[in-house]
Amino acid sequence: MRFRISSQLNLTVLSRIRIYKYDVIDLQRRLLPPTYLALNEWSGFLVSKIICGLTKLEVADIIKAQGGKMNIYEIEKTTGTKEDKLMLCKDHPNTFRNIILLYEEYSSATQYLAYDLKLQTDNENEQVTSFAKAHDGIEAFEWWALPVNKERQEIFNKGMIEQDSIYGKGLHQYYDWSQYRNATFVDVAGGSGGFLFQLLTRYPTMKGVLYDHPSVIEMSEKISNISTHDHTYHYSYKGDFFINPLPPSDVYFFRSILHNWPDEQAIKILKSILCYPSTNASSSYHEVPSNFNPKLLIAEILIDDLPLLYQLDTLMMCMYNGKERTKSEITELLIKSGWKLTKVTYCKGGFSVIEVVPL
Ligand SMILES: C[S@@+](CC[C@H](N)C(=O)[O-])C[C@H]1O[C@@H](n2cnc3c(N)ncnc32)[C@H](O)[C@@H]1O
Repeated sequence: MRFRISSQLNLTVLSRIRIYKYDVIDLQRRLLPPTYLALNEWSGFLVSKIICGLTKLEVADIIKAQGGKMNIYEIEKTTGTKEDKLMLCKDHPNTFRNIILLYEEYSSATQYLAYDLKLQTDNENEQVTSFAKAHDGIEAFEWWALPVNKERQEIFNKGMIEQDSIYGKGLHQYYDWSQYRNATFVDVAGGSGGFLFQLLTRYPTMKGVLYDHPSVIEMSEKISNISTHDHTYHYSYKGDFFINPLPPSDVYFFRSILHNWPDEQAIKILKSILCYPSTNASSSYHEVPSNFNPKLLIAEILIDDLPLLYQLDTLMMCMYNGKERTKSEITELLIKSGWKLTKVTYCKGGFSVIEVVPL
């Protein structure tokens, strides 16, 4: 049965529905035999493989080209597949086919899951991730930056833009971005600028800065269909936040960044903002001047809101030694980095916007 839920439904009702949804899942878990549940969860990797395979075969596009009217036997004949249909067309405004295609990187990283689980408990100083173990010792972001992996990096960058399709447009709708309409706004590790571009289109007086690795910035014009020299962008900034100081700004924005890093590195990144860059653009950090009072906005999915986030948590562990965090874990990280949490806004769909100021 399908229910039509009004987009006007208030947030209290929505949070109740979320709670009941997890109760139903919990009930299912209690009623079904444990062997069935274990087998069902275990075979989850097959579902990902099938979905990824169908996306590669462009099954959704084939169905669409036929006017969306193909029965299962026609699909089977045209594509040579025997699986069910899938609505994942390349040109769909809410497509997330690139995230699905990332299955290759994600599944190769989980190859060393057992090693990684041990790493978390036995040897916390060991930095090599499960992903690096599967890729000749090269960490994920470095691996994507290799010229030979340009195609894979494009898939990753497009996939990050597709986060809006997965989590809905809640982040855009349920947070008041207009308060920054006249501010300088650095999207730290903003990928190909998909989020920033939409923000600047809504608020053209905002001075947007896109900061990311050089190879990602170079790809951004192609992927986001925009020019970084457009009036919408103030400028783009190529760098590594562990080495190159972030440009001075009123607001720093991090979306889906902290979960890519273990606590130690996450603290380094957060601390780096409070070190003002030198005027001659050298790579050395300077003490923050007393009048520097930036605001930090962190968009993450909190485990408090989505208790079933364990798949993503496991994935972050295997890919980057990262993790999904609760609100109190993020609060603790912030205090250790010289910041103080002031407000959290839950945006329907998944993301929360955490507002932070210097301690
Ligand atoms: C999970 S993606 C998030 C992208 C974007 N914030 C978004 O939500 O669409 C992580 C981003 O961090 C960038 N990144 C990773 N390590 C970095 C570093 N050392 N310095 C700057 N950017 C980095 C990657 O290139 C990538 O674009």
